[in-house]
Amino acid sequence: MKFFKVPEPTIMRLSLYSRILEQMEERGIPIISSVELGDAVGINSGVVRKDLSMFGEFGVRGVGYNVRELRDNIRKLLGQDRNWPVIIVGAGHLGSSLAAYPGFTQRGFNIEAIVDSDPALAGTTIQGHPVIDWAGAEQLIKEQGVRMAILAVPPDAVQSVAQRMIDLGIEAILNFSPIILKVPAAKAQVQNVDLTVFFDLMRFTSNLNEQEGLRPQSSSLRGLAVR
Ligand SMILES: NC(=O)c1ccc[n+]([C@@H]2O[C@H](COP(=O)([O-])OP(=O)(O)OC[C@H]3O[C@@H](n4cnc5c(N)ncnc54)[C@H](O)[C@@H]3O)[C@@H](O)[C@H]2O)c1
Repeated sequence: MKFFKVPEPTIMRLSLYSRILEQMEERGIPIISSVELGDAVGINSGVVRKDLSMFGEFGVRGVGYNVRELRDNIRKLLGQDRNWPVIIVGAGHLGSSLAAYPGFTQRGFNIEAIVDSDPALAGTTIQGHPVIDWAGAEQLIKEQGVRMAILAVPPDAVQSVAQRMIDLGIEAILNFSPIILKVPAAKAQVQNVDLTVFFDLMRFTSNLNEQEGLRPQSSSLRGLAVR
């Protein structure tokens, strides 16, 4: 299928386009050009056109893209037109904060529950989300058809937790622990999130600019634009 060949940076930019298009729609803007969309995201209009051309003939040359139509198409491509059940593992500092964030639900990711091995936590709720034990997790994953998990457990537990989740049928893992998980790609996809990497990136750039007497530059999207 064509979608298997879509590069990751393109998919990440589609997510950004969808947000911009939502904002445009809220402001009642019916048409947007690739230049305007590129400017809003901070990338070249050529990249926008190339990204969108991978999925069909959106837009009219010299006119632009119909905001609602493009937003609907991107929503379908990204699966944003339906809700995805998600389970969090680890009801500690990070897991609790993530569970409390309403933005996930707004974007169609429903936090069904938080799994924690601490018996003192199981049976409690965090912002209305139940904290459950592993037996409860097994049942919930099967009953709700959960395919995505967020791991917010200590580094020494994360590899075995990931394996346990995969054994229960989880296909996609968002890993917050500072460990690069070893998971067969055929079993599950893994995305690692480590904020210190971004701090290092900023520190490196500031360091370099200081040495070269340059002013700090900032563009969180530069990486996406050049990859
Ligand atoms: N990616 C980032 O930028 C970032 C930022 C902060 C923390 N972290 C990482 O997130 C993880 C969690 O950090 P925290 O501060 O919330 O830790 P924490 O100690 O507050 O919480 C960890 C929770 O995991 C639970 N747990 C441990 N083993 C478990 C298992 N086998 N099954 C189920 N639950 C289990 C514990 O009972 C605890 O409630 C750590 O790996 C930390 O390094 C990453």
